[in-house]
Amino acid sequence: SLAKRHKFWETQPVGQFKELGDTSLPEGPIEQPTPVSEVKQEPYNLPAPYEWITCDIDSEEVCSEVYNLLTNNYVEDDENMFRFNYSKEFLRWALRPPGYYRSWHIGVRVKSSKKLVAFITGVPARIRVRDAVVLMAEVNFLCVHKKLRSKRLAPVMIKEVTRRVHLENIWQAAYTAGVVLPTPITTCQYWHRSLNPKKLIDVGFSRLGARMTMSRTIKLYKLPDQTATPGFRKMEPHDVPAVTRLLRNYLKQFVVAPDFDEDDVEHWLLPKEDVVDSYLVESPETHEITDFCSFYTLPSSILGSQNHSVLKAAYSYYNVSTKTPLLQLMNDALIVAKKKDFDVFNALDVMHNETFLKELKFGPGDGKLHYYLYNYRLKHVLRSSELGLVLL
Ligand SMILES: CCCCCCCCCCCCCC(=O)CSCCNC(=O)CCNC(=O)[C@H](O)C(C)(C)COP(=O)(O)OP(=O)(O)OC[C@H]1O[C@@H](n2cnc3c(N)ncnc32)[C@H](O)[C@@H]1OP(=O)(O)O
Ligand SMILES: CN(C)Cc1n[nH]c2ccc(-c3ccc(F)cc3OCCn3ccnc3)cc12
Repeated sequence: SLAKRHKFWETQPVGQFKELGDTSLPEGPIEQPTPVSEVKQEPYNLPAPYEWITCDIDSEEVCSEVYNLLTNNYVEDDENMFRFNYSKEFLRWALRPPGYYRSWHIGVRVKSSKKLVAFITGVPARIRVRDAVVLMAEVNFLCVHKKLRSKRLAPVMIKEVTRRVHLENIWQAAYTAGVVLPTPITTCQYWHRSLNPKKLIDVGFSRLGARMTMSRTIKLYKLPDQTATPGFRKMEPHDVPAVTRLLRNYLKQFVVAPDFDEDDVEHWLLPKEDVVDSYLVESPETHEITDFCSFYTLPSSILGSQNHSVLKAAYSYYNVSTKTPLLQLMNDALIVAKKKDFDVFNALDVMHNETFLKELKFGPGDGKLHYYLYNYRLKHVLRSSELGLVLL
């Protein structure tokens, strides 16, 4: 990536590879805001056959079009065996947090057929970087139809979402990608914990270990039927204030983390069936909320298997341990995920996750997830354990 030219990214206010190691550059915004009145008022030009469309994700029809575009054209693993299959309910959850802007749900249609062929989104988020809480856009779901790749459409999508974010007087963004771009603030490894090893081996997600039989493998990953922690229960609406206090206090230790308030916690962390699950530990003696764990539901389509079409995956989200050892808390998360029929439990090596990954029998994934800030420079690349932010 050091030799590669980035004709678009070299024009953007992001850390540039040639600046790497130059600690004389100040930490913080790279470009200063301009008056909103000076922001380009009209959308960027698209190639002739295409037009912009603001996607109303509340509309069943539009949400289905977005779902179908992503289902057939979104992120695949490096071996093109799996493709993320975000559900419609998940998309509505991910795209309508407190304070969201419908204008940041941006589509490109073919003028004649009205077919949706590209998509990009932003949602507002308060992100703390060291001691500064910065209003940012979290940019996600960038997708160009497979038939329209390598036509430089992505830079136009990115410039358009940037323009619409600027119109709301927001000048920074956060995003992640499996590809290396100028310039990651950190790079995370992802890990997988088998819950249904037979299916994972069947579909080629995992391979039978050397000197391992299938029955020995099933036994290796077997989990208890019941959780171990006294007071471990599903989060409920009345828990929002306590979970907010617990999470805000815990996230203080990380260099980059969301600045969640109660409205954010209510949206992002209250259980939502087939979207997000969250559990907490309420001390049986004191009724204090001492620990929290959560995971979101993101299936992947299995692209080349006869027997199975969907891989049911749970992704570790935000976890807080103050009394229950994180190892025990996460083992309880695995137990409830298994009971909910997930095939695999995924986690990044962010926050304190690396303290439980190996011991709970997670295996390393075959790729990395790079984190980026737009128009905000950090003096040093972070360790993934300094990161307290999980993007969907
Ligand atoms: C202040 C507010 C700021 C808001 C904006 C903040 C920034 C937000 C940034 C977005 C964050 C999204 C986060 C997110 O959604 C999570 S990462 C998931 C991205 N989506 C996918 O991987 C889905 C499958 N792939 C595709 O749909 C296409 O391959 C895409 C659309 C990815 C690229 O379409 P294409 O047909 O394959 O390529 P061209 O159109 O010809 O364009 C090539 C240029 O695009 C650069 N590129 C490639 N992949 C990228 C990626 N994932 N991020 C950023 N840039 C990416 C590439 O480096 C090159 O630029 P360069 O020549 O300079 O190297
Ligand atoms: C974060 N969010 C922006 C989606 C996103 N974009 N690009 C990605 C690249 C990797 C991961 C990822 C993150 C955590 C994890 F445990 C496994 C992952 O990908 C496995 C490979 N894979 C890709 C599709 N199906 C399976 C997510 C993403």
